[in-house]
Amino acid sequence: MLRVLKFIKPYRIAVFIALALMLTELFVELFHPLLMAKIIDDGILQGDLSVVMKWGGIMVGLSFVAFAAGIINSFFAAHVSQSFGFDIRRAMYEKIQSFSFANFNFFPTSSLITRMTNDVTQIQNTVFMSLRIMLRAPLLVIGGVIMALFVNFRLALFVLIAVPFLFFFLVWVMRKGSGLFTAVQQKVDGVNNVMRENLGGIRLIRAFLRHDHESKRFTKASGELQDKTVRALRLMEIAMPILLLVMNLTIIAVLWFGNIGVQNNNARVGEIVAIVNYVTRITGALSILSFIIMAFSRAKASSTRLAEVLEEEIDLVDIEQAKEMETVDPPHIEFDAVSFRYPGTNTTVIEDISFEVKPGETVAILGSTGSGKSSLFQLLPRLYDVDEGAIYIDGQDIKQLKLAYLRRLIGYVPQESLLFTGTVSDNLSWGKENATMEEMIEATKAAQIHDTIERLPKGYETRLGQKGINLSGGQKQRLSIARALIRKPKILMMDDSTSALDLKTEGKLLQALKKYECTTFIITQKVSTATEADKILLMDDGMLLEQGTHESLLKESSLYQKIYESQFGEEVSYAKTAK
Ligand SMILES: Nc1ncnc2c1ncn2[C@@H]1O[C@H](COP(=O)(O)OP(=O)(O)OP(=O)(O)O)[C@@H](O)[C@H]1O
Repeated sequence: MLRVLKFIKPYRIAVFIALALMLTELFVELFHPLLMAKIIDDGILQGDLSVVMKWGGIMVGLSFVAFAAGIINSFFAAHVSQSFGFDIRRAMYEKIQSFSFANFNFFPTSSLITRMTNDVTQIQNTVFMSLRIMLRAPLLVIGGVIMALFVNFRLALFVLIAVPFLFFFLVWVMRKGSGLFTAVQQKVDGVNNVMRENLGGIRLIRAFLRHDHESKRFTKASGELQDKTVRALRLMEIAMPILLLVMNLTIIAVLWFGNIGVQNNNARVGEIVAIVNYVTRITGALSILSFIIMAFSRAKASSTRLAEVLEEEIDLVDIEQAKEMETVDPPHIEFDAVSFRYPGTNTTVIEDISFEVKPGETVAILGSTGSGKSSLFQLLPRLYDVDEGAIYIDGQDIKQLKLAYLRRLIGYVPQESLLFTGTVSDNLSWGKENATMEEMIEATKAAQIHDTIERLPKGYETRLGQKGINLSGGQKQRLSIARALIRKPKILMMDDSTSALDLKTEGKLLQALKKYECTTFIITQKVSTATEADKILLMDDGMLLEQGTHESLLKESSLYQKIYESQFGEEVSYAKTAK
């Protein structure tokens, strides 16, 4: 918990003021029964109205002071807890942004979302409550016992026995509760996960009539959350009746022995009223304490989950002497005996691959599904690090380069075109901040999407995604190509990004790309796309089987001939004889 509570440090002055105000409230609360005893014993029982008026007036005055202190305390408590929550969320966000994909493997997306929202809220609420009432409750208990002893030592002995017993009982409850609440937060992750998948795949669910199946999955996750929460709360709920039972027995004992005391002249009526009043206040404070203990058990579980993210070691960072280079021209790229396994797995998905790409060349990577094409792609922007071998840009090992510099060189078009909620121009300027209209149009014209955008209701200002227009698969692909081109990248990487385009549009696109001065990598399943490239890499099962130009492969590679034949049928024999 301390690991997370350090975020409160910048607000220590506000914390101090809040605590001082809380102590003012506490002071008034502790003095009230004492004043009451004085009014009863010296005023009412003696028939002296002036005593009643005097001490009654002081009581009312102090109540106003406590009231004002309470309101100002709430203000500071809210300020501190909200600012504290804001800072933790920001720190979590920054940390998650720096995660490598290996780090992401340990934290499912839904769990990260729960931690950023639900867990932070738990701690935020606990901080608010701490500043408002937490210290007040235990201090009221301790102060109440001391004051009761001061009023009538003998009668207060019952309180002195009951309170420590209840205190240790509540500590035991907290210990047990903490483990249960960790399980509750895990179940919240589970519900979030099902809901995320469900909303993301809603079209698929309807098309496959999987509503009942999904509904069962949701009911199961939600039921597990209910079950764990009920178990945790049950523990908390037994605490309250036990607390009330013990305190009521204490009150009965005080009244019983107080009565005997009054008859023997060992106690006064006002003292008994004051002690009963203290016991009632202590009971209230203890019940608040059990509530706080519940909140603390939750906050403890949540803070551990936050600390896990904040303290996660990032395994893909700049080395100490990481460099930037002068890159004016498209770079020369070399893969040298590269092998790679996904973190936490034993299967080699890229095995001993070597090839070179000259500056400005276009390379097509062709291979069956699952052959490792996308995995190979992710190694160049260092989304993952190679396990063996090295990748060089203009002769420089990419591990020696600053990550930010390396990634700035690259325009990446992923296999699934992901657009963000916002306008078309928002999505384009996501590739290059402050891009001008001319730059946008240049990129969209090259990506063959300009005319389509012009035809949208509000052109470049049309909203996409939720509450906006949904583009077709091919339109999305072209827009995400434009988003990469707008950066004027030195290295362009397209992961099967033309799969949804018809041959004519694709041809125009590939032609337009030639104007861009960059070294280009294109993953494709289509031979027609590969023929446009300067070099073709043929991959299978993580290995590079062949490499060469379209002509040389058609002549020498039986595998390439087979792929060519499967896509172009009879034309292959023509192609062979033509050579
Ligand atoms: N994040 C991951 N963790 C573990 N294994 C993975 C991961 N992503 C892919 N793989 C495995 O790596 C292998 C290569 O996958 P990859 O996505 O690189 O193939 P691909 O050639 O791009 O396929 P496709 O043409 O279908 O996109 C597959 O066996 C796949 O199961």
